[in-house]
Amino acid sequence: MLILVINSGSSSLKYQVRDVDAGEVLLEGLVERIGQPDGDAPAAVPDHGAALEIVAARLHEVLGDRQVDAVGHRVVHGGERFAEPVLINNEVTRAIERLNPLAPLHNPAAVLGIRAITEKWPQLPQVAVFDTAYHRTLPEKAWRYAVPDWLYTRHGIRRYGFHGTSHQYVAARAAALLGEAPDEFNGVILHLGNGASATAVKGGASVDTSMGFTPLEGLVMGTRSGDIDPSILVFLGRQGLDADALDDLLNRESGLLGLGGSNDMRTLVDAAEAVGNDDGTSSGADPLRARRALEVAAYRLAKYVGAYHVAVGGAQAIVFTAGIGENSSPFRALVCEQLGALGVELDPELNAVRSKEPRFISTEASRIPVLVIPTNEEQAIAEATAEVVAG
Ligand SMILES: Nc1ncnc2c1ncn2[C@@H]1O[C@H](COP(=O)(O)OP(=O)(O)O)[C@@H](O)[C@H]1O
Ligand SMILES: CC(=O)OP(=O)(O)O
Ligand SMILES: [Mg+2]
Repeated sequence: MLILVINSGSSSLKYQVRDVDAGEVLLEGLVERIGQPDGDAPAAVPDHGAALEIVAARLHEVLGDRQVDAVGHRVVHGGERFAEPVLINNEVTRAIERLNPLAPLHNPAAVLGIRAITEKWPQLPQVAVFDTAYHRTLPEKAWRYAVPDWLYTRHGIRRYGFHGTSHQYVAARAAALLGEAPDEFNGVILHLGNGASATAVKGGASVDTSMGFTPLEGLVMGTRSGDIDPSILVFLGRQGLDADALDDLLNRESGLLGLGGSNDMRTLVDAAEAVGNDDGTSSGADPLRARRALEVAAYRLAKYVGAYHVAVGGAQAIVFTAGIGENSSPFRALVCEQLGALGVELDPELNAVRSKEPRFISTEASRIPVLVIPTNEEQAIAEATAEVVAG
């Protein structure tokens, strides 16, 4: 079965065509700068409909007259309703649209992508695969906030958790690498991309996760603050900042960018290495600010690992994944340095290996093995889509 996988971002659209039976990727690509004017010239790709025309042309070029059988969409927020991937109809699209305010960086783009495909290929089955679905197993003590009940009953304010497709995929592969049955695996999964989250996995299921009502809570991310004292918002509100300004501040101007002047881990690591150089020069970011950003992010992450080691009743593994987790050996080292109390010991040579394969990066003496497992959300979405379409 041929599946087109669509991961819509606010200004980009990532796509892949996968042959699920053969496990092959037939084509993949990225349309960027959707709706963004180029200087004085209008945007080359004005909207998601135009982006889809580009995808359709590539599909025709590579597949000829072969048609895809279905489309699978990554949808970040599925609220309380969607615990599984679902076949999309107009009612489902409207339900996803109603969740837009809860994932303002992500859900609106998914809705645009779904509607653009419905318009172009009305007969093609489309499936939504939700980031929140894997976390529907959270126990109430983990998803409840300590606030009056009406916040939940009237507004659905609770912890949902995100990146679930990735956490689930990576947990299953970590179990396989340890020779453990997937539903007996206990571990801590660290998905560190532009958005970042940690998940406590017990018996193969998510029992706690660092993102909350929206993808803002928890770890220090590329441009998001993660955990802060909520009174900071009250204070700033009284200073006259409105809701949009607070949203921009915490979702787009904070995190590694706000602390260190860049949301790219490579830039920060390069800059931090220049601390103490005689000439003090570095490629971009200020060395001292870069170092501080890395320390705050790594310390926050190490605290979550300790907490989730407790939540799962003793982790069998600590697993790094996604852009930073898979590629940044210096950041992994900075985190693991702080886990000595758990008996964690990184092997510097294994940590330095560059590879696309699942692997161990800890010493044999490490009391908890540390793994790097490359994630593959597209493969997981394609497989889930094929399963839904096949009934
Ligand atoms: N070779 C690398 N070394 C260190 N960090 C990297 C490397 N490649 C990518 N990254 C980091 O990964 C992040 C993006 O991760 P990714 O999982 O692709 O995020 P997203 O899916 O949220 O866009 C970038 O911000 C960058 O800092
Ligand atoms: C949910 C989320 O934060 O996704 P991403 O990391 O792709 O921004
Ligand atoms: Mg991602």
